[in-house]
Amino acid sequence: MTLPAPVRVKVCGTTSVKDAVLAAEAGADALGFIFAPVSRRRVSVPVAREAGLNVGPAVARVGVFLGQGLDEVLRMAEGARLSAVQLHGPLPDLYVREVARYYPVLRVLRPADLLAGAGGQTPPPPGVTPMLDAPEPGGGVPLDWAALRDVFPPGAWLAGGLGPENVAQAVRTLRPAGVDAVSRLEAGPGVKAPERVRAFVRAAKEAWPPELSTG
Ligand SMILES: O=C(O)c1ccccc1N[C@@H]1O[C@H](COP(=O)(O)O)[C@@H](O)[C@H]1O
Repeated sequence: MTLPAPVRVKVCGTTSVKDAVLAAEAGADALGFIFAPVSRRRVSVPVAREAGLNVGPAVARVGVFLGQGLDEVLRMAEGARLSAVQLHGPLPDLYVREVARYYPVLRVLRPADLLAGAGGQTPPPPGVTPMLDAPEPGGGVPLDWAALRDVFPPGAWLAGGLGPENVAQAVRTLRPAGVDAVSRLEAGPGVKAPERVRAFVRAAKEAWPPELSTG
């Protein structure tokens, strides 16, 4: 029997070397660095670069952007030595394709986009992976996974209110290629709660593959 690729786990909102190392040692596949000006977890380019350089070669470093110009995104991505870019908000297709010429892109969609038939039906452009998130990013509010089962795109990632308590159920319901969380892993804005980070990574990985997981 060929097993599907294991679910990838991204721990977002990293604002320090200490929290980057914590997530990497917990087994995270990717760290998220939020550069969106609106965020309470915003990190600077030099801190993100230093944090990313401290977690070894196998952990992806994803920059999170919202409402920022193309030049700014590419400049910050290069400065922080990112390995991928996560794009939130309404954006022209051309913008997304242009970023994808330089970095793998996680393109964030909202449930309404999928339920209205936008974004999920046609295959994404090369280098672009859909990620489903709540309408208010970083709000810690879970989605109605059961309602999305028929429209969740194969290979897509899932975010929105995930934490140690509910990630296994989300994985079993939607079978995402990756999961991502921030609010429910924090002791305060931008500061990780170590036990919750470890428990989140463990619960996500133990829930895979969904066919064999009973928890
Ligand atoms: O967290 C933020 O402050 C944020 C701001 C702007 C864009 C994205 C943001 N976070 C992203 O939100 C999701 C999930 O968050 P949560 O687990 O529901 O709190 C995740 O992709 C973050 O990268």
